[in-house]
Amino acid sequence: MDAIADHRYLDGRKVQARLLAQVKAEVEALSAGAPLGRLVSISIGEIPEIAVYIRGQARAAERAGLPFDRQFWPADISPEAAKARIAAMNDDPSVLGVILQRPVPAHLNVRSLQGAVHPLKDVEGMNPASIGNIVYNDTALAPCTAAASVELIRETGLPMKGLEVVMIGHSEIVGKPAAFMLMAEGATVTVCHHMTRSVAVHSRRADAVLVAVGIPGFLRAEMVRPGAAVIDIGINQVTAPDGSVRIVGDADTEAVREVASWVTPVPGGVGPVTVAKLMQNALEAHRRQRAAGWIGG
Ligand SMILES: NC(=O)C1=CN([C@@H]2O[C@H](COP(=O)(O)OP(=O)(O)OC[C@H]3O[C@@H](n4cnc5c(N)ncnc54)[C@H](OP(=O)(O)O)[C@@H]3O)[C@@H](O)[C@H]2O)C=CC1
Ligand SMILES: Nc1nc(=O)c2c([nH]1)NC[C@@H]1CN(c3ccc(C(=O)N[C@@H](CCC(=O)O)C(=O)O)cc3)C=[N+]21
Repeated sequence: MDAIADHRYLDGRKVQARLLAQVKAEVEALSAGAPLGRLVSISIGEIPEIAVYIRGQARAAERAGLPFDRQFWPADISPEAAKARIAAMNDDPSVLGVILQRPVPAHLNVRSLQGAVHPLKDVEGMNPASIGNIVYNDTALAPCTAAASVELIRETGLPMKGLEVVMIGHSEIVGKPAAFMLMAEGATVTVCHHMTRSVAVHSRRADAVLVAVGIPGFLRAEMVRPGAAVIDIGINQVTAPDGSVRIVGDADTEAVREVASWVTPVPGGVGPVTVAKLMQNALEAHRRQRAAGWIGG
């Protein structure tokens, strides 16, 4: 099995640093005219799990040279009040983009709130209009996690055209958009979900396996073809018997890296690249807002 001795972790932090440096250079060039607006992160109620994500976003925004504004709205805010605040941000030229952190409290409809963010300020690519554009291969404002997964496959150097890809999980924010984006790149995409009779039958054929199910250790080594690339999108908090909390992905990483040629670690894989994609999207949103005459310059 010498051919598979090439075990490489795909370093998401390295990819993040490269992408953020590109964004920073463009932000500096653009802000010579007028400074860019700020990114607003909205958290509704107490959601301890997303603190890490917001911290990552704030740090990445700083590295990209973009102002970042963390807002915490009360858990009992009414849908009308929340939408009114979002509408005010749509009209505010000093707001570059709006990030609505999920999940939101049960009395609010996340789709309805996300739909209230104007497509030109939808830096997460979650508005139905942004998602719809992906069907037309217009992927410039794509959901960040799906875009990050595609970026990490590209990082392997595997040719995208004709690549056999198996996407495990078909959520609106990850699996479905990733499948469309990979089709746009010329890959042959199989999508698996909880009713797939045997995920392993599909995943064992794949040149690249992407897994986003939210189950630690779901992707085992025997489900992976020797030499394949594994993109582990899962971010799960697990508590050890001693009470310590760790973040793990959806793959049994240690075992999978014995058969795969590339594995993204968790942490340090898809997560950091997701945050970098958010900053790329912010830059793209700025360009579109200018082109639409929303802001000067
Ligand atoms: N790195 C990042 O930036 C991000 C990471 N994540 C992480 O990715 C993971 C998935 O998130 P998300 O997509 O939002 O999750 P969802 O819970 O929305 O979706 C999970 C998907 O997995 C499928 N699934 C569940 N069980 C099985 C099974 N036994 N076999 C095959 N498919 C199964 C579900 O299928 P069905 O609907 O048919 O039940 C569903 O499509 C989580 O760990 C999450 O934390 C999420 C977003 C961003
Ligand atoms: N149902 C659901 N579950 C999610 O988990 C979820 C979601 N929806 N919506 C979108 C965001 C995006 N998101 C990220 C989490 C961590 C990093 C990240 O950067 N993590 C670091 C960890 C940094 C650290 O540990 O300090 C890493 O993976 O290396 C990025 C992105 C999750 N999301």
